[in-house]
Formats: sequence, C-alpha cells, structure tokens
Amino acid sequence: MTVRGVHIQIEKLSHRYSARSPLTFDRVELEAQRGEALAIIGRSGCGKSTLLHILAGLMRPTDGTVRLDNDVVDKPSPRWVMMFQAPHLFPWMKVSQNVGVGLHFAGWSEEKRRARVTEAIKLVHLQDYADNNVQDLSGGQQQRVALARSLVMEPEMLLLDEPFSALDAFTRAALQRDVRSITKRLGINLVIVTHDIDEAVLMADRALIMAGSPGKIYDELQIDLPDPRERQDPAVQAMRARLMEAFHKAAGAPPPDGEDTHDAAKPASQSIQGIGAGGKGTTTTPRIMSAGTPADIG
Ligand SMILES: Nc1ncnc2c1ncn2[C@@H]1O[C@H](COP(=O)(O)OP(=O)(O)OP(=O)(O)O)[C@@H](O)[C@H]1O
Repeated sequence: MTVRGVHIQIEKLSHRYSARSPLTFDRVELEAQRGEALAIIGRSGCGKSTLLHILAGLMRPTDGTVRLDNDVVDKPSPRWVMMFQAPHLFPWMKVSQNVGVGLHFAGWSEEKRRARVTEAIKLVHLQDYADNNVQDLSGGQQQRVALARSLVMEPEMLLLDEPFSALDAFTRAALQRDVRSITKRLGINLVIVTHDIDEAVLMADRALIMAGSPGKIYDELQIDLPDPRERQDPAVQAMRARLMEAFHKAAGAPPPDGEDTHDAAKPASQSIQGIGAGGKGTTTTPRIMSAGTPADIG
C-alpha cells in the first residue's frame, strides 16, 4: 500500500451547536506533522469528539479552519477515515466483502479489488478469516475488519473515537499495538480521542489535553518513547505519570491518592457507569453516524 500522511493545520477553530448553545470549544490551534500520531484526552464534554468530527469533515466549525495539506476540510473524503467504538459492519457479508465495500462503491473491478483487500486483511492479521461471516467473529476481530476496511482506501489520516473502549483489556492492548505499528509503517497520521491515559501513552507521539468550558487545548506532552511500547516498561510508566499529572493540572485538581489512571479522563461517576454502557459519555458520534446502535448511546 502507498505510504503517505498529511500536514494538519487547525486555526482559531470555534464551535457551538446552535446560536443559543454555549461555545463547545474556542479558538483551538493545532498543527501536526505528516505521519504524526496524536491522542486527544480530556474530561467528558470538553469537545474532543466534536473536534474530531470537524477534522473529519463530518461537521462544520462555527469559526476558523481545518487544513490538510493546505486544503480546507469542509466535507468527508476518502483521504481520511474515522473509526468508532462500534465497527458498523454489514452483518450478512463475509470479512473480505466488508473490507472491499468502499472499493466496490468506488467502482473498482473485482480483480483489482481482490488484491487490495487481501493486502488489507493481511495487515490486520485476519488472513485466516477472510471468508468468514463477520457475525461469527469476536468484537476485537470485528474491529480489525473495520480497520482493514478503513485502510483499504489508503487514507492519509485515521481518526479514532474511543474505538477500543468496549473491548477486553487483552484485545484492546493488541489492537493498540497493531494500529500504531500499521499507521507508522504506512506513514499515515493517527488522531485518537480517548479517555484512557495508557492508550494515549501507548499509541501517540504527542498527547493533547483538552479542558475547560468552552474547551481549549490546555497542554500537550511529547511522547518520545521507542517502539514497541509495553505497558509495564518503566519508561512507559513514567510517561503515564507525567501525562496523568498534566491531565489533573488541566482539570484544576491535584491527583487523588492511589487513583487508578485507567479511564482517568472520565469523572468518577461516569467511569463506574461506563463499564456496562461502553463508557461513551456524551460523544456526538452515535447521534450522527449510528442510528440503531443503542450500546453506543451510553
Ligand atoms: N448535538 C448536540 N447538540 C447540542 N450540544 C451537544 C451536541 N452534541 C454534543 N453537545 C455538547 O457539546 C459538548 C461537547 O461534546 P463532545 O461529545 O464533543 O464532548 P467529548 O469531550 O467528546 O465528551 P465525551 O468524552 O463524553 O465523549 C458537550 O457539552 C455536549 O453536551
């Protein structure tokens, strides 16, 4: 697959949902280099998902601009793809058919499609499942199918809105590692919205901390760790502690003693409720994209 990323420039980006709504976020500025992996963390409701949707061209800002390689983003494009907590597959289709659906709609011949689909399925380690019906796969495997379906279009940027939060810890860790290594290998940008401090440290080159109402990017932390990153590595643990500290500073409160840093970006009440409900808080995603997936509306 072709290797490429994109230069992201966000200038004075502001958003409100309606003329009467308060500002969701205000004059957000951000620049990211080609191939950079960014994690956006912050407490529920500070506007992370809204920012991601605007970056994907799924929503329009109230003010300001998003530029990708100098092109203003004002609509969706196959140049960037977004993945959500639910994989949104076609349940009656096989893995290979799901992965190839975008190419099919783009008018690719079956023969051309087959080669590209095989390559994408291999990238996500599902070659033994290509002919399986997606309904017979586990949640993690279904997320891998969704990942292959995204990668098959050769995007320049992959946008992830808490995509692994419904998965068990083992499956989540494997996907975190694989998504980072695949995007690095292909040279594409990664932007991930997450409540999980560990996920940010394991997947990103830079973590952005959003806070406030209206939201702003309050702080950022360069995560200059070698790959592969292992959770138990002391350097990873030290970075996690630094990010945790920055997160609590942004939230205006010292870290409580002995707090479990997993899912730290959620208020305590939501973290507890979120276990069963997929921990989605007020994410805008399901309202826009996934009519009929009640598990997402948590
Ligand atoms: N369709 C909408 N209409 C009006 N307000 C909305 C709408 N969607 C979201 N909001 C509000 O905008 C703010 C930002 O929402 P957003 O989902 O972007 O936050 P978030 O940081 O991603 O939250 P979470 O971490 O819980 O997913 C919240 O206060 C939310 O209530």
